[in-house]
Amino acid sequence: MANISVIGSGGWGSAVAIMLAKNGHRVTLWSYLKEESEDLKKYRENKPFLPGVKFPDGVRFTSELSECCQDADVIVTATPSHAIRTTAKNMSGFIKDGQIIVNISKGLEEGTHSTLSKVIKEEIPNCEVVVMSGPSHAEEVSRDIPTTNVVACENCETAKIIQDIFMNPNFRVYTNTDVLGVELGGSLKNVIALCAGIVDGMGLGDNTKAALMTRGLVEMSRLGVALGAKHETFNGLSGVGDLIVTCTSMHSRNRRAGILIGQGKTPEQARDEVKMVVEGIKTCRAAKELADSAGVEMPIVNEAYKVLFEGMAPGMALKNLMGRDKKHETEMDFLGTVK
Ligand SMILES: NC(=O)c1ccc[n+]([C@@H]2O[C@H](COP(=O)([O-])OP(=O)(O)OC[C@H]3O[C@@H](n4cnc5c(N)ncnc54)[C@H](O)[C@@H]3O)[C@@H](O)[C@H]2O)c1
Ligand SMILES: O=P(O)(O)OC[C@H](O)CO
Repeated sequence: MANISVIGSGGWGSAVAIMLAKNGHRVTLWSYLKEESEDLKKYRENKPFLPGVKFPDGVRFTSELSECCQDADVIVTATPSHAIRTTAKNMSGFIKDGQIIVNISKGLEEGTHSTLSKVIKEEIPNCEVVVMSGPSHAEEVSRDIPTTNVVACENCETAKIIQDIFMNPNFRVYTNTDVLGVELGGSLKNVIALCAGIVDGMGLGDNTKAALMTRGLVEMSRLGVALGAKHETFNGLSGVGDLIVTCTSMHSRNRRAGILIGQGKTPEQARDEVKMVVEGIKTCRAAKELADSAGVEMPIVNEAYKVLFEGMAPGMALKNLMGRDKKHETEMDFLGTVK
């Protein structure tokens, strides 16, 4: 049994706290807002994000970071991506040498385009970072619906420690050492999920969505390989696995925001209506800027960028994608990835 602190009490942090407590660990769940923490304590339920699911006895609640860090064997970070740097900075003074931090948030930092493990490492140089990603909606994990994820760390022995802590008969965990590939897959799929929602909101068909997902995966892999990730990682749980769940599930915040945009709402209106964190919007900007500077072709991401940030109508973006030059399906670029 381990002492585990989960930093961030949105839907995902809460679901993972519930699961880890059911696995037999002592869990402390940290909330950004004191009121949020008090409500969790009072109702033993996360009413806004996971209504109807009770926290087991093994979970305690706090809004004090110091008490979360000091006695924890493992710390799990689950804030929205935009809050990871500040949260890590605030944690840094309480972290012991070699402390394992498992990041389960998905996204890229705005401006720097850094992966979240890199951001954590920059703020807490004495810790060891593991990332967990894959197809896992909080609504299902909190209700013990069978799920598989992957934990990635350059040190496979550390990944195995986390695999043992998280695994249970309904949550199967694989290990991987391609940290960059796992993080990029989990982040970039949110952009394609937004587009899949737009396709649904426009009332287009299953053919359209299958095309978007397939070619979207090609773009994700192409950027990933150009940045140093392994191509095969994108064919795994954190790549195609998460892409499938996010593009098809009504639980997906990114897809739900996309549906509203496809129905004619602005990205701001869509984000406000979904209420929960929609990571794909910011990640789209980061992906476009990364692709531009690496000279990588990402036509879907480019069109999504125009819709999200330049006011282009989704119908025009679709027309642009369908009207591109003729291609051979498995055309390779200089890195051997499919164009
Ligand atoms: N929800 C899921 O099913 C799921 C699954 C896997 C990964 N994720 C990822 O986990 C991360 C968190 O998503 P979520 O769905 O739990 O979010 P959420 O929308 O359910 O909750 C957002 C939480 O962030 C808190 N918050 C707001 N501003 C903050 C700040 N500045 N600092 C710290 N906390 C702040 C809010 O108080 C709230 O508790 C995202 O990166 C998301 O992509 C979510
Ligand atoms: O609800 P979304 O779109 O933020 O996706 C959540 C998870 O990343 C799914 O694995």
